[in-house]
Amino acid sequence: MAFIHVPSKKETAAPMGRGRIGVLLTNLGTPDDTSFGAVRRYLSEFLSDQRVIEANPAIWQPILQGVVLTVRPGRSGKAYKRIWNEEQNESPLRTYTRGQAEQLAGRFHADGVRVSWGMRYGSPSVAEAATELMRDGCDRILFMPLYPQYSATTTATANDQLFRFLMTVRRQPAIRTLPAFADDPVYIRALAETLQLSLSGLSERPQMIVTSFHGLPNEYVAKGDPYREDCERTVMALRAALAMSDEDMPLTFQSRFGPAKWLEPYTAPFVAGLPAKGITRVAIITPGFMADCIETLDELGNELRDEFMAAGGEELTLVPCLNTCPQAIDLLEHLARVELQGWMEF
Ligand SMILES: C=CC1=C(C)c2cc3[nH]c(cc4nc(cc5[nH]c(cc1n2)c(C)c5CCC(=O)O)C(CCC(=O)O)=C4C)c(C)c3C=C
Ligand SMILES: [Fe+2]
Ligand SMILES: [Fe+2]
Repeated sequence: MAFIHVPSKKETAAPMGRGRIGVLLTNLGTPDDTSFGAVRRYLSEFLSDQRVIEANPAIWQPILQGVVLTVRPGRSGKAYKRIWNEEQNESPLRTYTRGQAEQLAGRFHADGVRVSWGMRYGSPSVAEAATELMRDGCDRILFMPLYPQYSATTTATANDQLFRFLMTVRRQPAIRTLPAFADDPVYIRALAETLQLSLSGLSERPQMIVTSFHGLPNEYVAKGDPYREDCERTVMALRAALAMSDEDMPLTFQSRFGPAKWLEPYTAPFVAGLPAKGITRVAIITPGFMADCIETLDELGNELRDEFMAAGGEELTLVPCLNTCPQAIDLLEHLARVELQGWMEF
């Protein structure tokens, strides 16, 4: 079940109308800690979203609440423990998303634009972040789901969550939502620069740079989700920026969930099969993730690395996501300023 904090109409209505602009960054969300209960709560909210699992809830909910949420939270909890940010006692996705918001706020300080952040699932919620902006006098909000490639399972459900909250509000702010930015030149340049920086520290250049995007059921694409096309646009633009071929920089999809067919080729068997073809030094870049998370740090950085080495691999370099690097903040500022045109003059 999705629980969102719903402020009373009085709470949100009072300070509006001061003509401020707010920017609200959002990403997927993450458990509050690595315990079975916290991971179960997070997965239950996430996997009950009908944008994510389209199966009939009358059939899916007994499976989810029965088998899936009995087995998966323990396994995922162990994976979260391996990548946990112990210093701040939170998951990396939360650390990086907050960092992105704080640094973006610095870029907009002189313009008087407020920046906040909230998660689609878990905390802080999108409703809490929007409430904070509205209390601060923002009557225009730019909502930025941090997904470079559009999918109904990510971008659309984030937008749904904001508008669901606004259904409870008497005096709504004006809203703009950030479109996907799969081949935005500033995004592609940020990816190319972080890749080159990561490779510059290696004694030998990898024989192949594998791109790995989060997967999606084939059925969703067949029904009209443009996600695969968006991933292809990103990879084509990145290859062009780096003068690389599709053999040097293949496109793969990771993180399959459940028994259905998902977008192919699947990253893990593809990469684990490379040493048998004489490719023992690879780098993996994950352009679909704006911040490192369990899917990049553990699934690729731990699990796939072990598989690759066991199959005869010599070196696997996992290129960090954009996270809070200067190029990431330049990108967020660029995307926001484009969308804010007409609301503020530059
Ligand atoms: C049907 C299931 C799933 C779909 C569809 C899906 C799409 C999708 N997800 C992301 C980004 C992230 N997913 C993350 C974690 C994650 N995703 C699924 C399932 C689906 N995702 C699960 C079950 C999990 C939890 C991981 C686990 O339990 O092992 C994350 C990381 C969150 C974190 O806390 O670190 C991200 C980010 C995209 C871009 C996407 C659409 C294509
Ligand atoms: Fe742009
Ligand atoms: Fe996912």
